[in-house]
Amino acid sequence: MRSPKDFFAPLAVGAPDPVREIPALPSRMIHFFDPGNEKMAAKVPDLAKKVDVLLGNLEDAVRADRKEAARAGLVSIAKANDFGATQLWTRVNSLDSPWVLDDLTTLVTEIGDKLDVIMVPKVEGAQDIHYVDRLLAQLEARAGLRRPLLVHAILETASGVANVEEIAGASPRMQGISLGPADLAASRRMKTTRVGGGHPGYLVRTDPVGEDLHEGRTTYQQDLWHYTVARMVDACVMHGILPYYGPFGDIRDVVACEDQFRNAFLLGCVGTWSLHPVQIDIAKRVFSPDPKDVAWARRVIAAMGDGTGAVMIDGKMQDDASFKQCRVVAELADALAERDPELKEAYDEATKEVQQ
Ligand SMILES: CC(C)(COP(=O)(O)OP(=O)(O)OC[C@H]1O[C@@H](n2cnc3c(N)ncnc32)[C@H](O)[C@@H]1OP(=O)(O)O)[C@@H](O)C(=O)NCCC(=O)NCCSC(=O)C[C@H](O)C(=O)O
Ligand SMILES: [Mg+2]
Repeated sequence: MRSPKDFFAPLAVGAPDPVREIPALPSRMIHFFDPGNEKMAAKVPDLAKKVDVLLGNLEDAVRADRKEAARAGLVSIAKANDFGATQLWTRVNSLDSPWVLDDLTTLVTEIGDKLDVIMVPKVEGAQDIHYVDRLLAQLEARAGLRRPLLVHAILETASGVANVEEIAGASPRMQGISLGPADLAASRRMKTTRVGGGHPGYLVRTDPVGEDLHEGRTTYQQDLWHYTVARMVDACVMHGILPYYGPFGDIRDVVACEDQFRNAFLLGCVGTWSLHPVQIDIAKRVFSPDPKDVAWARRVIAAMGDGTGAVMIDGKMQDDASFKQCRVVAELADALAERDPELKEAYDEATKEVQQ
């Protein structure tokens, strides 16, 4: 284990100093595209204006015989475009695959100055992050990079979940963790065949009302991902990094997609993945706090002064703890409003209304 004293020393001579704090940049949607797919690649300059994060995916969903085309495509896209405030991420192939070494070597040396975050799939424990950490430092030194690349782990194996706290704290490069429900379901031997979302068979039922065990008993579908998302959020917060939901594979079902995203938002996630352009606006809507909630949060903060004591607002008790919750909402709203003038107007308008 590294000594805490050495945690912020570069892991290779000539590599940049590790960051001491993960920047809380807007990342409501991490938009996945296949850089080797010409139709998708053509949409990148436009998409860059709409999303917080663009992610060139090299792993699952890219056919084995298209891996090299995807990698080369990402290099040309990154070189040809200026993404402004939009972050550029990549998802490399898994650490046990024949492609990952070339993915990392090529991307860091060719476009390391354009990339912000490298998403690593199927992380099993801290040892996987340690491997990537050292290799990135060596490659950064070779490429002469002045800013360290950050690492994002996907939580998609049973051992990854069992080790999530050590993964979150394995390196100062750790930026965040996403849930990978499809691989996680397979790893756990869950009996589902979907990419994220719920399942009608996973339910609880009210007690019987009489002799007939079928009559008058309401069922409620439960969230298959509640435990894992909540555990992931705690591990991330404990280590000062950011938690995300992951993919929702039923592209047509925009309603259930919004529900799944909102559950994750309410539980503490800062964003999600968008797999298709139709999911971008859903993620934006869900992961930007509602103007009414922002107005309420600002009102509580104003009424609470230094944040101690208790006051009543519209019949509801507010104290130090509700003040802190309101600060989370208000600070997120301020950060998003800085980037999004429409959102700023909506927040300021709603705030004015409650002040009148
Ligand atoms: C899911 C898709 C295969 C659907 O594609 P398609 O059938 O082409 O959809 P449409 O006809 O509705 O597309 C309309 C146009 O939009 C373009 N398009 C589609 N998706 C994207 C995109 N993500 N980015 C940019 N542009 C996109 C199409 O090319 C059409 O263009 P045009 O013909 O010019 O109008 C497809 O959406 C897709 O492949 N999405 C990404 C899938 C992906 O990345 N999957 C991996 C992440 S999920 C995962 O890995 C599981 C996870 O790890 C876990 O374990 O849980
Ligand atoms: Mg996966």
